[in-house]
Amino acid sequence: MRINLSHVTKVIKGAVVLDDMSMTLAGGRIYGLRGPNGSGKTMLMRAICGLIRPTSGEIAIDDRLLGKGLAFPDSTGALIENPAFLPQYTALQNLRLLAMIRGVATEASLRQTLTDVGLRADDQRVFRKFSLGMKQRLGIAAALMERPRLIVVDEPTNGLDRDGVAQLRGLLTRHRDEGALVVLASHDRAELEFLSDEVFEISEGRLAAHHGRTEEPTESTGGRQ
Ligand SMILES: Nc1ncnc2c1ncn2[C@@H]1O[C@H](COP(=O)(O)OP(=O)(O)OP(=O)(O)O)[C@@H](O)[C@H]1O
Repeated sequence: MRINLSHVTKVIKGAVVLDDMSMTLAGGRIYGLRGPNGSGKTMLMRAICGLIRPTSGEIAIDDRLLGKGLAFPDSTGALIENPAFLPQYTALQNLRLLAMIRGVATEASLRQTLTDVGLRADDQRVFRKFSLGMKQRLGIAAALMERPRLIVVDEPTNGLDRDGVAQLRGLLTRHRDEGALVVLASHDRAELEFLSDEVFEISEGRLAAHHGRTEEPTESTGGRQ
């Protein structure tokens, strides 16, 4: 997959929230978005997922224009803000319901995805009783359950304990190594640097800087081998 943003600008109620952004993203890489609160990271992620349309400029996914030939990128898994789950359903029941939309994930893969994020498929507790971290884990599971080619995750480490962060690292790098294009926003600077093959710095809706991996992580920092 290849995503090309060309001079993307988004104006909401007179405020420029994305300002002339151009970038090219390719499958098999993790892209980190860094920037202060309100700088436009979430808006950029929404635009890439086809959830908002740029006021001007274009987004092409594998040479098809979003909003023209293509409504949404094919095969996308996204965790953006609080995902909606049914409070009276268990984790597995919630995933089953979401999986019905596309009919891609099997029962076995849903169960495996729950295990991958550190939840138990047979846990009878319902979503409304979940801790913050469990909700976040389910959100990650929902984003990854169909093995999407595009993964967009906004602050995925929110609420996660150390084990949860380690599991997330393993999952994102595994999907990346299998060819997925991963876009990640995080305020955890060390985590973002560790995971990202390239980092985009965003400031006031603009692309302020772009750099590749500065140093290879060592094995002692875990995750990648
Ligand atoms: N629904 C909306 N209507 C109008 N303006 C909005 C709306 N949602 C966000 N904005 C504005 O868009 C700008 C970018 O917000 P965005 O949520 O993309 O920031 P962010 O970088 O993700 O911030 P954070 O680090 O807090 O998550 C902000 O100025 C915000 O006020």
